[in-house]
Amino acid sequence: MTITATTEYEPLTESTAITLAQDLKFFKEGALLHCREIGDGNLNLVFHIRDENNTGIIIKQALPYAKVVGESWPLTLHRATIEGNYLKNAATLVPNLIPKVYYTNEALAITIMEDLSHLEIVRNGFLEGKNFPLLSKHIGEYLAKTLFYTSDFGLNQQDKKKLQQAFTNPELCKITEDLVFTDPFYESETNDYEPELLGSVEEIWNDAELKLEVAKLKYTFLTNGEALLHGDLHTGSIFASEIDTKVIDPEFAFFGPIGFDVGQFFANILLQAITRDDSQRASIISHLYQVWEGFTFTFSDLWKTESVEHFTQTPGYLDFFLKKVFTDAIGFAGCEVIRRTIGLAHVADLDTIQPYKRKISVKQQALLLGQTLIKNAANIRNIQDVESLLKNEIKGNE
Ligand SMILES: Nc1ncnc2c1ncn2[C@@H]1O[C@H](COP(=O)(O)OP(=O)(O)O)[C@@H](O)[C@H]1O
Ligand SMILES: CSC[C@H]1O[C@H](OP(=O)(O)O)[C@H](O)[C@@H]1O
Repeated sequence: MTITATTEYEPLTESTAITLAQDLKFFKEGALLHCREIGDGNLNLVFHIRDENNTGIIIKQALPYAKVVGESWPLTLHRATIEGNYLKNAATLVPNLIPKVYYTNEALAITIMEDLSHLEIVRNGFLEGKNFPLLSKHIGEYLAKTLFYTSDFGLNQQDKKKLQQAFTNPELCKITEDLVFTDPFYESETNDYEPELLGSVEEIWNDAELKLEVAKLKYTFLTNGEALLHGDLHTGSIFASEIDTKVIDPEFAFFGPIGFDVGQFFANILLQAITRDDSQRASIISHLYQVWEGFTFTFSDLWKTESVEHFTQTPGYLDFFLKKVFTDAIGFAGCEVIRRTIGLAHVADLDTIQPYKRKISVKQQALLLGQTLIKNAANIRNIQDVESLLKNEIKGNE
C-alpha cells in the first residue's frame, strides 16, 4: 500500500517515507532520493530523506508503542501532535533554537522538520571531547524564554489555562513519574543495573530520608503547573555546533515545574562531568555556570520588563522565585542522575565507560551524587556549591 498524506496511520518504511515526501512535494519531481531510518531514541522512528545535492528533510513518526520495549508497551500517538504543537509555539519564542517545522499530520503521527544533520547531538560531541562554547548560553536563553512566556508571569491568565489544556500529556507524564520519580527508588522490573551495583542500589531503596525528598519532588512534578516544559531536556535532545544550538524532541511537553527542565539539563551535564578526571572537569562544569547565569539573566529581565502579574514588582519576589527554581532543579537533577544510572533508560556517558571496573566505580559515584543532590537540595545555594560537592565528595575518575 502506498502511504499518502490522507492515508490512515501505519508505520512508515524507508520506501513509503520517500513516497510521502514526494506526495507532499518536498523535492523536485524526478529527484533521486535516499532515505535512512536514523532513530536512536527510545520511542520513535526518524527518517532522513535527502536528494542528490544532500538537501534533506526529517520525518519523525510516533509508533503506537514505546520502541525501546516493543508492542507490549502501548503508547499514545498523540505525542507526535504534542511535539509538533510545542515546536510551533516555541517558534514564536525562540525561533533560532529549534528546528523549523514544515508539516504535521495528526493521523499519521508525523512531524516533518528541518534537517539538522550538519550539527551534532551534544551527548555524542561531549563523548568525543568537544565542548560547544555557546551551548549553555543558548540553553539558558531557551529555558528563560520558553518558560517565562508560558508561565503566569508572561502569559495572560485565560490564555495560560487554555494552553495548559492543549498540553495535557498524561501518558508521557506517567512515563516520567514512573521512570524518573518512582521505579529507581524501589525494586522494580524496569530497573536495569550491573550486579556489582546491588549494594549501592539497596542503600537507595532503604534510605527513608532520601525517599521522603523524592516523594516531595514527585509531588511537585505532579501538581506544579508553572509553565510549558520541554519535559525531556537532556543532552541527547540537543543538536549543536561551535555557533548553533537546536533543541529537539519535546514530546514529553506539559505544564510542570520550571525547575524540571533546568534540572534535566544540569543532570546531564553532571553525568558527563563525573566520567572525567578532576583536572578535565572545568570545561564541562562551566556549562552549569553559564546555563544558570543565562537563565537567570534573561528570566529576570523578562520578569522586570514584560510581566503581566502585578506582584512581580514586589521586592523580594523574583529572588524568592529563582531560589525555588534552583532548589527544585537540584532535586530533580539528583533524580535524573539516579534514574540514568540504574533505571530503564541509560546514557552513553556512563554505559560506554571502559574498562568495566571503572564503569562500575563511576556509576557508584553517580548514585552518590544523585543522593547528595536530593538530600541537600535545600542547602545547595548556587553552582559553586555543586562544584564543591563534586570536588570534595565525588571522587575524580582516572
Ligand atoms: N531534525 C533532525 N535533524 C537531523 N537528525 C535528527 C533530527 N531529529 C532527530 N534526529 C535524529 O534522530 C535521533 C532520534 O530523534 P529523537 O527526536 O530524539 O527521537 P526519540 O523521540 O525517539 O528519542 C536523534 O538522536 C538524531 O540523531
Ligand atoms: C520508555 S521511554 C524512556 C525514556 O526515553 C525518553 O528519552 P528519549 O525520547 O530521548 O529517547 C525519556 O527520557 C524517557 O524517560
